[in-house]
Amino acid sequence: MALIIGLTGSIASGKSTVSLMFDDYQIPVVDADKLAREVVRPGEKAYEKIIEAFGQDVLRDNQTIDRKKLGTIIFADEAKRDQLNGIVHPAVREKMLKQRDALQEAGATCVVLDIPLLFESKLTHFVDKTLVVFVDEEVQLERLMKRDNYSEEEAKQRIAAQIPVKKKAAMADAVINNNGTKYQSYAQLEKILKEWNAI
Ligand SMILES: CC(C)(COP(=O)(O)OP(=O)(O)OC[C@H]1O[C@@H](n2cnc3c(N)ncnc32)[C@H](O)[C@@H]1O)[C@@H](O)C(=O)NCCC(=O)NCCS
Ligand SMILES: Nc1ncnc2c1ncn2[C@@H]1O[C@H](COP(=O)(O)OP(=O)(O)OP(=O)(O)O)[C@@H](O)[C@H]1O
Repeated sequence: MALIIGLTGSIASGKSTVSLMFDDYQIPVVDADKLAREVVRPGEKAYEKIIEAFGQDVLRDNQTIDRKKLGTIIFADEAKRDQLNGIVHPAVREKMLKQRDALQEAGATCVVLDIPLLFESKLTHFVDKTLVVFVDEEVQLERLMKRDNYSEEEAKQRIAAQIPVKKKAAMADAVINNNGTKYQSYAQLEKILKEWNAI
C-alpha cells in the first residue's frame, strides 16, 4: 500500500510551491485546484450547473467561466460559496480518488493529494498523513496581495473563507514553516519525508 499524504495549508501559504518539490523525489501529486478547473470546462456537468445557479453573467465572451467574477461573488457570500462547493466538490473528489487509485495501481509507493480544503471539507480519511504548509498571517496577506494583485480587503475576504492556517497546523501530523526561504521549506520537507519513510 502506498503512503497517501494530504498536503494542505491556507490560501497563499505555499502549497503549490511545496507541491513542486515532490518532483525531486519522483513522488506524484494530485492537485485538487487543477481538477477543480477541469471539471468546470464547457461541456462538463458542473459547468451547466454553475450557469443554472449563477447565470450567464459568470461567462466570458468565449463561454468559459469567468473565474475572477465568480470568485468575487463567492468569497463575499458564504451561502453562494456553499452552493458552488456543492456543485464542484463532488466532481473533484471523484477524479481525485480515481487518480490516487490509478497511481497506486501503477506502483507508486507514495502519493500526495494537494487539497486546499482538506480540513474544511473533512477529507482527512482520504489520506494517511496530513502535512500543513504554514505561514504567519501577515506573510500570507502580503504574498496573496502580491501574487494575485488583490486589494487588502479582497485578500482578507479570501483568507477568512478558510480555517486559519494556525489552527490547521495544530491538527496536522507535520508542519512546514514557510515564513523563510523556499530552500528552508525544502529542507523541512526532506526531513519529514525521511521520518515517514517516504524517501
Ligand atoms: C472561485 C473560483 C472560480 C476562483 O478561481 P481562481 O482561479 O481565482 O482561484 P483558484 O481556483 O486558483 O483558487 C485559489 C485558492 O483559493 C482558495 N479557494 C478556492 N475555492 C475556495 C472555496 N470554495 N472556499 C475557500 N477557499 C477557496 C484555495 O486556497 C485555492 O487554492 C475557484 O476557486 C473555484 O471554483 N472554487 C470552488 C472550488 C474549490 O473549492 N476549489 C478549491 C479546492 S477543490
Ligand atoms: N518561502 C517563500 N518565500 C517567498 N515567497 C514564497 C515562498 N513560498 C511561496 N511564496 C510565494 O507566495 C505565493 C503563494 O504561494 P503558493 O502559490 O505556493 O501558495 P498556495 O498555498 O498554493 O496558494 P493557493 O491556495 O492560492 O493555491 C506565490 O507567489 C509564491 O511564489
